[in-house]
Amino acid sequence: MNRLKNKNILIPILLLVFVLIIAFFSFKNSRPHSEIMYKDFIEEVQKGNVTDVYITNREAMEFKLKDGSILTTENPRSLNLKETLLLNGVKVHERSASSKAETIILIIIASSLVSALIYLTTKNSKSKGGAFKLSSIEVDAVTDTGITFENIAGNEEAKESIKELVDFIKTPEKYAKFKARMPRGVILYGPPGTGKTLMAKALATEANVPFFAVNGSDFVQIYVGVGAGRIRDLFKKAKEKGKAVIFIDEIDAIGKKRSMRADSGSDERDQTLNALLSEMSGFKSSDGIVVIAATNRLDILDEALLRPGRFDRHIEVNLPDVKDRQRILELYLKDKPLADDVDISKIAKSTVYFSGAKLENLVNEASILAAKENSEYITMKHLDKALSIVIAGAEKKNKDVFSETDRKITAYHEAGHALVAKLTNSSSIRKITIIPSTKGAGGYTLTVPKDANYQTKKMLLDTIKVYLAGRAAEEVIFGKDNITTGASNDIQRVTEIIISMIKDYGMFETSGLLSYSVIQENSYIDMKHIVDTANSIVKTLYEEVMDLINNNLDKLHRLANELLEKETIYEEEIDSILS
Ligand SMILES: Nc1ncnc2c1ncn2[C@@H]1O[C@H](COP(=O)(O)OP(=O)(O)OP(=O)(O)O)[C@@H](O)[C@H]1O
Ligand SMILES: [Zn+2]
Repeated sequence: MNRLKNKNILIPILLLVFVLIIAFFSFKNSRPHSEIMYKDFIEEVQKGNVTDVYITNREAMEFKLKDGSILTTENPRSLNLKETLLLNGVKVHERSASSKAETIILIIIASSLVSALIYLTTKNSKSKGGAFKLSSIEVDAVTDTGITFENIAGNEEAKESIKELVDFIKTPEKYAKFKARMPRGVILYGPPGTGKTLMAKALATEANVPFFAVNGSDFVQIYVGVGAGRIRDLFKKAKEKGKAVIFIDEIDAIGKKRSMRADSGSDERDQTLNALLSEMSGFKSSDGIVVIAATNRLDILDEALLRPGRFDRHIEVNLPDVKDRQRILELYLKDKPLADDVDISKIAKSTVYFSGAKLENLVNEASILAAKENSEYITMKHLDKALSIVIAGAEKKNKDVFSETDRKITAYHEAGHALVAKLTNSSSIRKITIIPSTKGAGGYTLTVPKDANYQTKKMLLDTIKVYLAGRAAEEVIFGKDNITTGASNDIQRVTEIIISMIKDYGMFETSGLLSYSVIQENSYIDMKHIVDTANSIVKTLYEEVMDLINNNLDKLHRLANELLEKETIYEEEIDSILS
């Protein structure tokens, strides 16, 4: 008894001491230094006024001037900043956010604190609302992110979808009057650095509401219930503000499909996900709260998240095509001194598969190069050199490197789909692109089947032909031995359609008017017959497609070349090429 009592007193005291020490350290670390613009910083570097730079992975970095004063500036987190500095005779200190000794002490303190807290919370777990709340989350509303739709170039389709929400947040009553069900949750999906965060920020700015930003991984905790508590906390804070935009980056951290998780039985994740779902159904459409989640992949998310009333609006944010890349480059070069020789469209053409973030980085590198040379303008030479730097950085990571051959294959493959779709007049094509999307590795052709209640046999056969046409175009142009894996999804769809036509729709004389699915349920049947039939039909169709393409080669070339040039082409352009 005596021992326990002692502990009870000891822990709060220890805790107090720890808190004081931590407070001391954080005060010490957060002592504010005055901040200057990055471009002024570079100027100082060039003038030789900067002696030391402390690079961390934080947003701001500190540097020391000749006179010993310490200032901070934006950390560009750029790959070659260190080299630039070294070349200018600056001492570069790389350190994690704080110095080693401080870090170690902090870790020791933090772990003792955590153990103490666990001890206390487990002790208090029965009595709700103990003095210590592990569950609160550090998130503050930002009232003005400073980002508007003006700051986002390209991606017009995604921008339009987001803009629709502005009015809804501003005047939810208007929609409530008609009992219109407006989205509570929107998922933005697409490759990294394509402006998903920017879109969410712009929405908050335009709707003039506070912006809450969290990361999915903030909610993944070792202790059961903590993640869920943090979710409730976040929504509570948002509701206190009235209207709000809540942005959850990397939603996959909490919302991944069960089957795809390493810890498939984790209660913690389920609780967190359930808390999110119930909070989302907890506010009314008229509250004017919109939750925007971002992910690089939509297909790995749990279906529970995507159901109506939850994240039921899905907006794709893609890598920019050549026109959009030009717009993004123009945006970032707008306020900089540019030499006359700078040809933005040329840079746009040579930055295939670059994300907006990478383009921004490219412009920044060029600015640094220009500044380093004390040049009056950014010239084409600076941009070319910056391009090699950024590409070299990407090659190191062994990603995003594009080859001309790949582009050409993709262009002909997609042109094949489009050509046959038009020639068979089976579906209309919204657009074709050779920019990879989250839907597939290569490009894609967005076809829309003609409206009809029933699919006729001819329609289905034509659809198969359109799917086969990608592969057929590859074969016609590059030869039998150079066909690629790019057709694997197409072949899957072809197989599904043809098998249903034989097994379920009774559309071929050789297989008759029987449902093989029903037969299969009741007895053993020989699948070989079905497969043989399917095979011979598809073979005939493929030959027809090859003929179709060979007879329209000029059109195929024209489509492919237009694609190589513009990367994305829309229906009207396709029609005018083919007419
Ligand atoms: N369309 C764009 N227009 C202007 N700038 C862009 C665009 N896309 C990306 N950027 C630049 O890239 C930076 C990163 O973009 P953002 O954080 O919005 O990407 P994201 O899609 O949220 O990426 P992630 O998936 O890595 O979180 C932006 O701060 C901006 O400088
Ligand atoms: Zn294809």
